Amino acid sequence: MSLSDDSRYLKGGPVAQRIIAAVREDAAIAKAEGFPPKLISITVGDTAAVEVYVRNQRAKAQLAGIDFEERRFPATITSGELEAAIHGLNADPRVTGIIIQRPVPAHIPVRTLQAAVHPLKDVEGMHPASIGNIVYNQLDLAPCTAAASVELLRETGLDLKGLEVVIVGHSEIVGKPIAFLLMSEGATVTVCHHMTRSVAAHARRADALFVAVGKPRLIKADMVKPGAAVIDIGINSEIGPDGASRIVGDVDTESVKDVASWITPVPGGVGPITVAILLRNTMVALSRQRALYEATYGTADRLAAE
Ligand SMILES: NC(=O)C1=CN([C@@H]2O[C@H](COP(=O)(O)OP(=O)(O)OC[C@H]3O[C@@H](n4cnc5c(N)ncnc54)[C@H](OP(=O)(O)O)[C@@H]3O)[C@@H](O)[C@H]2O)C=CC1
Ligand SMILES: Nc1nc(=O)c2c([nH]1)NC[C@@H]1CN(c3ccc(C(=O)N[C@@H](CCC(=O)O)C(=O)O)cc3)C=[N+]21
Repeated sequence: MSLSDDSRYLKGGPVAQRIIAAVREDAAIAKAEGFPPKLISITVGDTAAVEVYVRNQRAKAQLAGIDFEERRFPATITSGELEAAIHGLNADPRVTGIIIQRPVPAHIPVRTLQAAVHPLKDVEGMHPASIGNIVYNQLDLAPCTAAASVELLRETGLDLKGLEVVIVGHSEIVGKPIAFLLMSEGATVTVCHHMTRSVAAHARRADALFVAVGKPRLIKADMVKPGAAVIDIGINSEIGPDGASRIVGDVDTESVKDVASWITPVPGGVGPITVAILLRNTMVALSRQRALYEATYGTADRLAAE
């Protein structure tokens, strides 16, 4: 059976298209009202998964009518220089949102960079002040991949209340926020990482298994409960049998698809929704900035000033 007509595959494309269509409408209105949305991506050094992400950000931002600009910095840059660049973007009223692509080189503390982004421009919800919101169940601007992964799980129609969920990987940008989002939906959540004694033993109990590690084929068929939903978040670049470079996830999809009831393909699963949610978050950030602007200056004053 081909991928396109196999209902076991949870495809991200249609969900992403719906989100982008709504963003496009919002962006057109905001632009007409004098608030054009603009997203800035900051990349430090070279990482294959980042290249893929930024390429798709640019393409989908264009489709949605959001200005997109990439700022690339060499891996040798200092943390201070990057913070200065971020402060410049914070102060620029034309910039709506700033995303710092991860990973950054080891000598740069990523948390310092994330804390340097003004919370109103923090389109990934990764500022220490923003990430706390998901602990309080305030979910309108959640980290994009975590939100995308949960969105795909919803597509299964499974009842999230009481669902046994296992997450493999506990990074602050993916694994941990997924755990918080699903706890707030009533799921029972187990989080595994490199010190977990038996990832397989936990994974086999899961009704829904989320994997975000960055290791191709880490999850094999014997680690998956029959009938489970498997959400593969990994984006790994490898050379395929034909010698060409290709993207694969963290799950051995070929074998796992015969055990699981649902599985996300890579590419074509979580990735496209992540991009769409980043654009949606940019519009959320814009509306917060507008609300502040209008509370400060008043709508009439702004129109009169034009
Ligand atoms: N599809 C999408 O939209 C996105 C995809 N990604 C992809 O997801 C993957 C993970 O990304 P990210 O979370 O940023 O990566 P990190 O490297 O920050 O985190 C990886 C996590 O995996 C854990 N881990 C490492 N080895 C094992 C193991 N053998 N068993 C169990 N857990 C392990 C680590 O635990 P510990 O810290 O304890 O070592 C860590 O928590 C990458 O492939 C990335 O490209 C990322 C973001 C978005
Ligand atoms: N601060 C930060 N936030 C991130 O969310 C983040 C990051 N840094 N660093 C890199 C990883 C990786 N990542 C991807 C998201 C979407 C696709 C994507 O669009 N994938 C498509 C297209 C694949 C293709 O074009 O070949 C797909 O899976 O179908 C890929 C990779 C986000 N990440």
